[in-house]
Amino acid sequence: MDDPIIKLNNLTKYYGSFKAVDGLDLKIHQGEIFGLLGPNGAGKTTTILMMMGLTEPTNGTAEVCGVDATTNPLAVKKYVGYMPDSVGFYDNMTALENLMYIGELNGISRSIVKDRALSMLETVGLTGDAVHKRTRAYSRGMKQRLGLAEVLVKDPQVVVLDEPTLGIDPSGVKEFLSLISSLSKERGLTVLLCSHHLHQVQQVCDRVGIFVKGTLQGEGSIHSLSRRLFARHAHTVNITLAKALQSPWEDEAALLELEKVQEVSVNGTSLEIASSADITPDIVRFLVSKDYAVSGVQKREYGLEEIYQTYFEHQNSDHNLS
Ligand SMILES: Nc1ncnc2c1ncn2[C@@H]1O[C@H](COP(=O)(O)OP(=O)(O)OP(=O)(O)O)[C@@H](O)[C@H]1O
Repeated sequence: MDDPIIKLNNLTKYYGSFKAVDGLDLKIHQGEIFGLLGPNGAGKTTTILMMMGLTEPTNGTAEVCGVDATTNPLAVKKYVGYMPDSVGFYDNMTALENLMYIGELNGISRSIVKDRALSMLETVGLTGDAVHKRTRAYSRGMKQRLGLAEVLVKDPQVVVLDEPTLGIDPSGVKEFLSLISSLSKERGLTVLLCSHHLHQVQQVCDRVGIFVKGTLQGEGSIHSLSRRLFARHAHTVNITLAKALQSPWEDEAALLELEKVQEVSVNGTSLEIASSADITPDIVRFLVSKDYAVSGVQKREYGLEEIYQTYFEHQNSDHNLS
């Protein structure tokens, strides 16, 4: 595999005697969308600041595009674009003027800055009247798009987005996420997405890292984290019956005797069965053979919400799951 575009090695930061980031090791490859998750104060921002050379690590190294962020912060600045959760513009300038101004500040020559700015506005879906509208009249969603254009106009290889969808309506969120996805696919852009919106992260990220108390508690694709954490109950199926079951349920012991069934829980018309392999057809056959009317069958997937909760609960009990 190619060299990672971001390489964090034993990255550690103390503020006084407080350890905000604790020996972080992480590799992110070009074109990946990586989700940084964690409760408030977990150390995400401090990690990003170190990665961008904006604060010095107490120990360890942060390399971006092969450049050490601590010893060469100016070079790293060229490769990384950062979009904070709240983006600000010159209110009485138009979107195009704002973007051209930022472009020039970043050393883009006058002869090409207008074309570059227009092309970025088009990329983020700001066209027609929006181009020449003063940004004071921009909605939150439009501002986020312009914020992304501002980051892209510098032609970065890595973009860091901090809560980019905060305050945007659901259809705007969907459009913004698909924009991020296509930028990563089409341009090989590497994206670090910090967000507390787990279902959004789940939709768009190739991998996620879960930060708790300055350490990376878990890292991987949602599928691999889910397998690792919920291996004991790799397969869970929820069955809905037409009629509620009595408690205790007379056929529970027989169902538990089916090969690979591990746990059965009964709640009115609902049956939840955990098993070490996918034996949904056997379970349905069993129920039908006993004359139960099955009205619904749903395999349960463990998503990011469950993964996050599991790590978070372990943080509170101070156990490490990795
Ligand atoms: N300049 C600083 N001086 C002292 N402590 C700091 C400083 N910056 C951050 N901290 C502390 O370091 C810890 C990690 O903070 P950080 O901002 O990195 O967390 P975060 O995961 O980004 O949180 P959030 O989700 O709230 O943005 C927190 O306990 C915070 O109070």
